[in-house]
Amino acid sequence: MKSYLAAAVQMTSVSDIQKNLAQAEELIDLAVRQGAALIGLPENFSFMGEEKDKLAQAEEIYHETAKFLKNMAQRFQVTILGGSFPVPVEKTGKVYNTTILIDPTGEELSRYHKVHLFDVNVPDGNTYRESSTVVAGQQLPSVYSSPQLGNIGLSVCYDVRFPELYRHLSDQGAEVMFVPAAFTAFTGKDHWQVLLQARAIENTAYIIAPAQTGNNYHRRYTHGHAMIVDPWGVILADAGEQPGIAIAEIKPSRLEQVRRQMPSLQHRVFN
Ligand SMILES: O=C(O)CNC(=O)[C@H](CS)NC(=O)CCC(=O)C(=O)O
Repeated sequence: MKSYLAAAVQMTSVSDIQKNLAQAEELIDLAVRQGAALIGLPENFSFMGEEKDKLAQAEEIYHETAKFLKNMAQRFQVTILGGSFPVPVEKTGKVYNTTILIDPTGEELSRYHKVHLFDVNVPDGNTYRESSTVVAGQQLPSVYSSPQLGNIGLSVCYDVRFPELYRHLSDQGAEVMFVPAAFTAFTGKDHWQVLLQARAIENTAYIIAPAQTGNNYHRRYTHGHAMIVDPWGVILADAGEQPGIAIAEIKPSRLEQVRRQMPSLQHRVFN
């Protein structure tokens, strides 16, 4: 592993695939021009809309998104985390909410289907039933070991509330953990940053958290604040509320320093 720049993309995806892919491309281009070698896109970056519209277009969203990610990685010669997108599940009429990691040759390195589904009545009056259209993944995410970029663990959005998933990733050696999200504006204002810092601190790992922001459709407002958190819990970059990127250096020396100064991973009793 060497030092490198990572970017977390922040965007406002809507119910128009081509519009979203164009916005994603612009922000990937921006990140590349600033020197990023690893770039993450948010949850549902290629489509945010009514659940029924997502299902109706699932095949198209899936194929367009997979093609786009491969294309971007190859054209810009970077490693890309395709935040998440729907992957049709045969015979169910539903989809997985899936994230994939792609290398600069366009090769898929790792794939994870979101395990924890957001079935929550948020106190602002909005109701989310992700399980009505999404099949929960049944497997814990794996960690991909990159000689250049370190050991990379995947997760998606609501997963961030389940620390056992990240403990599994750190048990597998994860040094950099992705949390692509579309956090609601209501929960995000109180929980988002705290949860990301907690996952970083307790696992002494970098967290890269791409995010949706603003008004995606109808009454769906997302929190923004895509960020990169270092292994001590320090926020290295925060994209605020407008579309853009959070970019910061991932340093093996910092990882080593924090793990030496705070060896909590070695002091576990219940494992
Ligand atoms: O709604 C869409 O169109 C796309 N899907 C999502 O945004 C997903 C599933 S509904 N959102 C979350 O998991 C938010 C979690 C969250 O906000 C929290 O844990 O507080």
